Amino acid sequence: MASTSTASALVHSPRWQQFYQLTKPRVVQLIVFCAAIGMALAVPGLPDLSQALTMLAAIVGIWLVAGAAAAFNCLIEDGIDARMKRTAWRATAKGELSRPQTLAFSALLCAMGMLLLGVYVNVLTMWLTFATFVGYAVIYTVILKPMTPQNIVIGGASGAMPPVLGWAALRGEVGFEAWLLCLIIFLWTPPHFWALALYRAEDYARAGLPMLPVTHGNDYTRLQILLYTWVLFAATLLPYLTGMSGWFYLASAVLLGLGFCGYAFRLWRSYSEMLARRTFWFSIWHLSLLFAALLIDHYIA
Ligand code: HEM
Ligand SMILES: CC(C)=CCC/C(C)=C/CC/C(C)=C/COP(=O)(O)OP(=O)(O)O
Repeated sequence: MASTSTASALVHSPRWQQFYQLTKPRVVQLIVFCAAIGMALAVPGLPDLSQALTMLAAIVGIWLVAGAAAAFNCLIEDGIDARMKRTAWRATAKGELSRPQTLAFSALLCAMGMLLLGVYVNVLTMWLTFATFVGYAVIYTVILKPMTPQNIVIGGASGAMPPVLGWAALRGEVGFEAWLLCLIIFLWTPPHFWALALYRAEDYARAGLPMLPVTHGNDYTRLQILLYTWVLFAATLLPYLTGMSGWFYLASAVLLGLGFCGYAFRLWRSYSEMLARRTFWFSIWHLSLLFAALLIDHYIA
């Protein structure tokens, strides 16, 4: 008995880490970053103390609910995750965390986040964040993902909500600027995900998920990535064209857009796994730096 528990102590990561990993920390960090930029852009100049406190509560609240949504996704997909190399290490896939434990964890995070948003931010942000939770955890994960290769296009709408949530937190309403940022993330999601799906196609086929490279093939997916990066490039110019942002943002958006389109073009012309991996990682830099540029531009204008 003693030797079994010693052996399992060597194999298992600490309990807190197993729970923490269910929240998909790195994805959620970028989601919260985009929400925080939405908050900063919603107020002219630097936030005052009361606005800064609202921002803090909103950041923690959105973080908690987004983490809850990610954990719920791991709960629903424990069987699928176990069949995919990329996700087989998750505690839910390995059976280290049971479904009731994961459900309780997700419900706790969601309830704490909702409470924080409802009490210290506003009711609109609380309900919009809950709708985003349902969009990802239920509509995308349960319904769309196993059903259609357009799963991430439609489901991407929930991943695109963070700037809207951020704006609502500070203003109590949602302006067109926030919807513009939402549109940018919405159009960014397909090339972001499909670049990864290209080199993970075997995983998805084994799991029986109808991702685009599995259902329509590698060539078609590369063409879609190319077309989406063009439309995304055009959409990223809108904050400048509508007077929301200035020259610094414009220069950044053009450079980042050329970079992303460049990767997509090279990938379309000839496929290699290395290039698909690089395109995926560039997508993350693209969105992170684009939103950082929006923030810098907001303060230097
Ligand atoms: C439906 C929409 C989306 C899908 C299907 C999707 C899918 C994925 C997948 C499968 C990964 C790989 C994770 C891994 O390495 O195991 C990933 C990574 C990542 N995604 Fe997304 N994503 C979506 C939306 C977003 C959004 C909205 C953001 C941020 C605003 C985001 C940020 C990231 C980041 C930062 C990573 C890297 C994680 C790491 O370092 O391990 N994704 N995404
Ligand atoms: C409340 C709020 C702001 C919610 C945000 C929702 C959210 C966490 C969106 C991120 C999208 C995401 C983690 C996709 C991963 O795809 P996947 O689930 O198909 O990836 P997997 O194969 O790694 O499980």
